[in-house]
Amino acid sequence: MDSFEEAKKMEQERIDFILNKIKADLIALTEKTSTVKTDIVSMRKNFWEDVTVNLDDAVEASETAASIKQQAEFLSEQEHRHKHLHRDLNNLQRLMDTPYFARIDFLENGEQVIESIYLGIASYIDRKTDEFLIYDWRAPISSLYYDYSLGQAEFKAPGGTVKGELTLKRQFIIKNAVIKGMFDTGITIGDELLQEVLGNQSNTQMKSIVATIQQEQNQVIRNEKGKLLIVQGAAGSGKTSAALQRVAYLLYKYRETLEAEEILLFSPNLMFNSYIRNVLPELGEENMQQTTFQQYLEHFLAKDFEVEDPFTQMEYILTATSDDNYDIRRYSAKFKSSFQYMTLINHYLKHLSEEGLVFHDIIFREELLISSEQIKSHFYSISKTISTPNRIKLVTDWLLGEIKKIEKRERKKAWVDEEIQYLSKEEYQFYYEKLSKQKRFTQDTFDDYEREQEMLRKYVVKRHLSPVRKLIKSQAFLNMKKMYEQIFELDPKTLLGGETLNLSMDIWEGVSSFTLKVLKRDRLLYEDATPFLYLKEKIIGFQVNTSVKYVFIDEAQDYSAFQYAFINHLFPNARLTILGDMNQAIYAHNSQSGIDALKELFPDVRAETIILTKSYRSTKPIIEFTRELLESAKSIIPFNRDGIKPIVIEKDNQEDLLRGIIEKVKYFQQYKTVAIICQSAQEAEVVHKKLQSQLEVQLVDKRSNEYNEGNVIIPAYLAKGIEFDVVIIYDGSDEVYGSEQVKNLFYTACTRAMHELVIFSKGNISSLVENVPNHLYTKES
Ligand SMILES: Nc1ncnc2c1ncn2[C@@H]1O[C@H](COP(=O)(O)OP(=O)(O)OP(=O)(O)O)[C@@H](O)[C@H]1O
Repeated sequence: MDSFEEAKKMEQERIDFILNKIKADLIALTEKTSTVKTDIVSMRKNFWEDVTVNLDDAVEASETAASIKQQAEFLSEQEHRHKHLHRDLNNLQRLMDTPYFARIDFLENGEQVIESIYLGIASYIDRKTDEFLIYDWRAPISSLYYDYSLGQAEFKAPGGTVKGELTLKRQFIIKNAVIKGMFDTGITIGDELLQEVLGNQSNTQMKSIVATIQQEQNQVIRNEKGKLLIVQGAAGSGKTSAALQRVAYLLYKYRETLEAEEILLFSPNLMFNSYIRNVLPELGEENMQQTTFQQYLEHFLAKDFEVEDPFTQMEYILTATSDDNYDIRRYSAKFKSSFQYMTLINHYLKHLSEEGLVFHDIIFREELLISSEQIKSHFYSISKTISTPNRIKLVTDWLLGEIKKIEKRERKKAWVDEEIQYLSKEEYQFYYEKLSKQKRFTQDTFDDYEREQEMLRKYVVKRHLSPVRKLIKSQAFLNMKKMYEQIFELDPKTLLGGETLNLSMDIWEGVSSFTLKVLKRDRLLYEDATPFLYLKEKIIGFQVNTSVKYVFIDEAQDYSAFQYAFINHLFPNARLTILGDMNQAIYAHNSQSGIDALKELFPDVRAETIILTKSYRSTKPIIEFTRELLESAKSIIPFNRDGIKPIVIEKDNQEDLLRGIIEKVKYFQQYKTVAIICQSAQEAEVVHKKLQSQLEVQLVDKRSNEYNEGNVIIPAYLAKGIEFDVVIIYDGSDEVYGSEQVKNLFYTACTRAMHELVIFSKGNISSLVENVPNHLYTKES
């Protein structure tokens, strides 16, 4: 047996040794977990038996409350304990299958003995000797594996930097506790393992990458320098992967103080959420919260408006080219996402602090209670030195005071008598109970008819006025729609305070009348939704969520300056990690991406930027091809994984095109996922109709929330963030992908391919492909 085989045998013996220990621990832990679970079930069942309930007087009631609280706390402690035990149990089960994926040997300066460190998804300690048999990949010492080749190395431990020499770096592929592969490697993270991982077929669930995290990705994962981390990386460079492993890292590092629900990830669409949902559980962690920006918009605005989603906007831009408003709409989308529009709104806000706020009349039973003019003059009577949101708060208090006076007046009115007469049995019962309660505290006699009537009047008026109070408290007395409309009725030059408007006056007027028309129908275009919200929150004060500590934004190039400003206000305590790729900026506000505006938006914040230039998703021939599609993508470095060159097939008509596609899809059936990527949802629907009788194929639309195996037809903008074994571009002709506006969309679609890329075209292929050197692809007829 050679020395390598000898070493492998010893490693296997170590695994067997550890496995026995884990098995024993597993039995003990299962028992413990089950006992705690039984305790919790019994506590829940007997909750009320274990507390003494006595509400006879205030002292007894407060003792009862304390007793309930104590019991609830005890239960919650046990539940928390159970959660942790359950997690440990899961981790042990996982370690049974794959105890670790790497070993490093480290000789610390000044020490004589080389320490062998084994890295797995969780730490495992020998209970008898307290020796670390496995180190969690997130432990400080584990960073040696990701950051260094053999030779001098160091890591930051809690007590300071530890220096020494790395003398061995070994990787394992272990399945069912048996070594399937073992590589000793000199360079940072060996190619063999990465080759093996990347060569596998796609999965409908993204996988964790802890065994093969690359050095530059590790910088993203462990970065803790500032409040704002910006990651700009090529398609397939591992931005999403790095983000998810970073979440796992943070949950480990701050495990005493950070919970998964205090981390929030903004993702591009619902299907993406399903695609990534297994990564953290695979790493033994709970998932963070996931949302889309649209969900936030709807939460805040759907009560008053029909809010357009980004996909509908995108679809319009892609397909409605013959619509009369098309050009204006494009200008509208672009301008309203720009920094200048934010400046304009900020000026407008200043203007509103002096004049121009619009309010609704406050009406009750079809009678004017307080007119909008009265509210306005009250607002402007308050000193300008107080901020607008605080002035609005003062107005709110004043209005509530006025309502109190009105309430007293109303009680005497005839409608109240009528209401009392027509009270239903249930309502009467409801008031009766309330009155009885009052009787107890005031010692009054309930049979005093006059008093009963008076109380009933009071309650009836209060109940009827309650919606008015609610409206006032929620500041719905502000006419936000009108105030947003005013932006398009005022002179933009005045609003910009001298700054030159980036649109010609003609276009501005077109945009204005178009916007006003849409608003009239209570519709908010996607490009108006966030500016509207921004304006509103600046007037009434931002609603804040202080519990979120980390916010991650994936596909960050798709967010506008407004969206960043909004997110920043909404989560004042959060650190932001922003991951994007300008080459994949596909929305209407393309060139005015919020990423550019970020540093202006956060002038006081230290921002760290990390650039990821190496791309891992696709084979080398695919990356060499796709990087030629855009000038700005040329510097991307492909990971060296072999494959066949992309294929370009031009057809004269649609029948031939469809026939060709069917043939290819059938040819690629050994793969798990084959995507026919269309430019728009409109095109995808047509293609689906044509193909569904001849192929087993599923249509993906914006409502799809699962990523399934098999053949799919999908619009390019919904394929963002995900990947397929095979990508077939349905029609990459110049007619479809010829314009400047869709070149990023085409690039995004092509970069979804892991192993095979085929571009069909009805007629001449896009000039983007024409620009790629011929030797980088194969032309088939
Ligand atoms: N270090 C790594 N080890 C193994 N696989 C990796 C590594 N880095 C990236 N990958 C794989 O490369 C693919 C692309 O990664 P990911 O989706 O995270 O990239 P991305 O930068 O978010 O891509 P895009 O912007 O194109 O959506 C995934 O399959 C991922 O598992």
